[in-house]
Amino acid sequence: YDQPAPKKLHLGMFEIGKALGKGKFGRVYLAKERSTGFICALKVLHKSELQQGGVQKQVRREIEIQSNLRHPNVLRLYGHFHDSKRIFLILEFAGKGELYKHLRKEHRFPEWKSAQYIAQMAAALKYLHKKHVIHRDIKPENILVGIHGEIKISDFGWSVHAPNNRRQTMCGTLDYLPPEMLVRGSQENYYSDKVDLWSLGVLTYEFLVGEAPFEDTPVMTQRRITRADMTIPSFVSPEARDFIKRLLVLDPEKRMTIDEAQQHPWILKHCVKTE
Ligand SMILES: Nc1ncnc(NCCc2cnc(NC(=O)Nc3cccc(C(F)(F)F)c3)s2)c1Br
Repeated sequence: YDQPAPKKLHLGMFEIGKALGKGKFGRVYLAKERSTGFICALKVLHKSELQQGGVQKQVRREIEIQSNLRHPNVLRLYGHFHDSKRIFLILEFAGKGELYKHLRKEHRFPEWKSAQYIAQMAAALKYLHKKHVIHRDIKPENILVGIHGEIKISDFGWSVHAPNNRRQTMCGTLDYLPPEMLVRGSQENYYSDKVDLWSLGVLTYEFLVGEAPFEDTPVMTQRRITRADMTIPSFVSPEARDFIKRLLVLDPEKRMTIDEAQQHPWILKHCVKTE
């Protein structure tokens, strides 16, 4: 039985639609694969910009890591191809776009919606960590919303295979960085999948409050993170407060595990199990 030849991917096989968004390193377009009518999102990266940013190996790692991931709350990367100047990522199209735009518009999410989103994030992280993948860049800007309102972690540009003690120069917001990645020399910057749990705590806070817990000037943000110095407003329920406080723990080993997070009263209260 001769297998169908893997089709050579190239730009001509796609009909390009509207621009969906533009990131740091390039634009994303709605696209339709001509022969099948398959709808996807096409992210265009310019090789020159990646070289300038010194991130081309990170894109390669992203492609290698994400191509093997299959989970309803993880955005699919179906494949990639390149021409002389550009690299194209063929991505699952998320019908309701970028979560951070919904968050900015609504200012903050009600507790039931926040808990359902966080439960989906926890399911995705449990899947990633079982495959020894640490995302390392969990934040509203890297979460998309599917057509049925389900959320999908995306942009694995900063993900790595655990365990990892490689020093990475970070750029962009510090808000989501865990203390062990900020404190120099803490076991030579050894960190584990626990970094994603810290970020899950920051994400929960931002969903419920509408701003990040350590938001401040860059210097003050670093100081407040390394002291876990945050205040939770009184309108946040006691269960949600307890959930956040058990994740934003300085010592990674004392942070709540993914399983404990999924079994926490705040999650169980809002997420009726569909057995
Ligand atoms: N409605 C939508 N439906 C689907 N997608 C949408 N937007 C694209 C979301 C992304 C998914 N994956 C991405 N990956 C990267 O960007 N990778 C990347 C790029 C440059 C540098 C680097 C790095 F190497 F520097 F990290 C890593 S962007 C939208 Br809006």
